[in-house]
Amino acid sequence: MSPMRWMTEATCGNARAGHLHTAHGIVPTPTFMPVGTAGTVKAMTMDAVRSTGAGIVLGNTYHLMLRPGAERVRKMGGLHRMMDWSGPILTDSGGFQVMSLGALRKLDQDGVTFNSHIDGSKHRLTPEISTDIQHALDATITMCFDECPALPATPERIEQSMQLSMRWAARSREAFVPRLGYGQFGIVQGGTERELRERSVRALTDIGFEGYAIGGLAVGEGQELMFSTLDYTTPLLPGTHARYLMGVGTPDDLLGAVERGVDMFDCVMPTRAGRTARAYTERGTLNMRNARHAEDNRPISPHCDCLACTRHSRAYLHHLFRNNEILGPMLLTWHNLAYYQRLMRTIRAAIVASNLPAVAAGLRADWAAGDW
Ligand SMILES: Nc1ccc2nc(N)nc(O)c2c1
Ligand SMILES: [Zn+2]
Repeated sequence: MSPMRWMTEATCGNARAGHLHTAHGIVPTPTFMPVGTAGTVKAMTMDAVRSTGAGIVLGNTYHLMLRPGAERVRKMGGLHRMMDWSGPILTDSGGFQVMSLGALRKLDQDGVTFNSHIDGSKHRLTPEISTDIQHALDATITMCFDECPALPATPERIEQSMQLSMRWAARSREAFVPRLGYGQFGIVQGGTERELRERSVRALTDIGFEGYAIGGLAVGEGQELMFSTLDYTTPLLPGTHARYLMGVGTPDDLLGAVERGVDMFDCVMPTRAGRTARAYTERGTLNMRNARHAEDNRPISPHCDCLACTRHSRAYLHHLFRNNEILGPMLLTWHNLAYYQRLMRTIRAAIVASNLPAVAAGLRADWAAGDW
């Protein structure tokens, strides 16, 4: 097996269907990665995650280095063994989480010093430290250590941040230990500034990675700006490598980003919504706490094969959330992840059948049609 590679199966417009070949298995793309931040997909057993059809999950260096710590993960047999997940795992590199968690942090040219949001203890991340931790976690896909500027930010601040991230990308690549079936992804930065995005892509492709992520989006810029940034960024990336849009998104975001050439996604929306009584369906979202569900014996979705939809009713989910029963978030997280995976399979099949425009129009019409 060569180092990790992505192989095209079909294209439809700018959309691509393919397979990501890794040391931990082959993943059909486009693919949605359930977020398993601290070595668990919240409220889900990994059997439940497998039953949804997920192919790859995401973990976070920031959270795992703080608790339980890379050494304890190693003593538990590594992240795959600890989580009971034999498929590929992609780990984010930590810089974004330090910024987004608002942890007390000091950024310098060499890295970031921060206080843990858990116990206030002091820690440091650099491209080398982050890459070493991801190696210790046995991550299948290692992400470069980058800096994602908080918005709003001036073009000058975004340029300085992008340049720093590109220097850190080179150091991350230097620290990466190549292994058959493993890979490292560069992260394109540059905000919504076309010239900065172009320079960032060139810097990363000059270094060379097994895949390329588009970072610095889904940070409050809005869907229109996100899509317009993708319109000119994804075509610049090598067509032979996987493209991963970080932190995205709603079902409508996923469809629009696949249409613009993106292959991989991660987002906390389906799992966070599952814990806050919000159900994703083919007809939009439902608030299961709403009284209108109290005596509705229909499943959340008639198209879903998850436990919530095959064994229970909307009325039962309503009851569980109204009573703050733990089973509520469990069943609804399961349902939401099952919906996201079904959506990705529907989109993928449409690309293979060269039928994405018609299927996309149908998906958008159904989302707009409202509940059954
Ligand atoms: N929206 C996001 C989500 C996760 C990210 N992770 C990294 N490392 N960098 C970014 O720019 C991200 C953006
Ligand atoms: Zn369901």
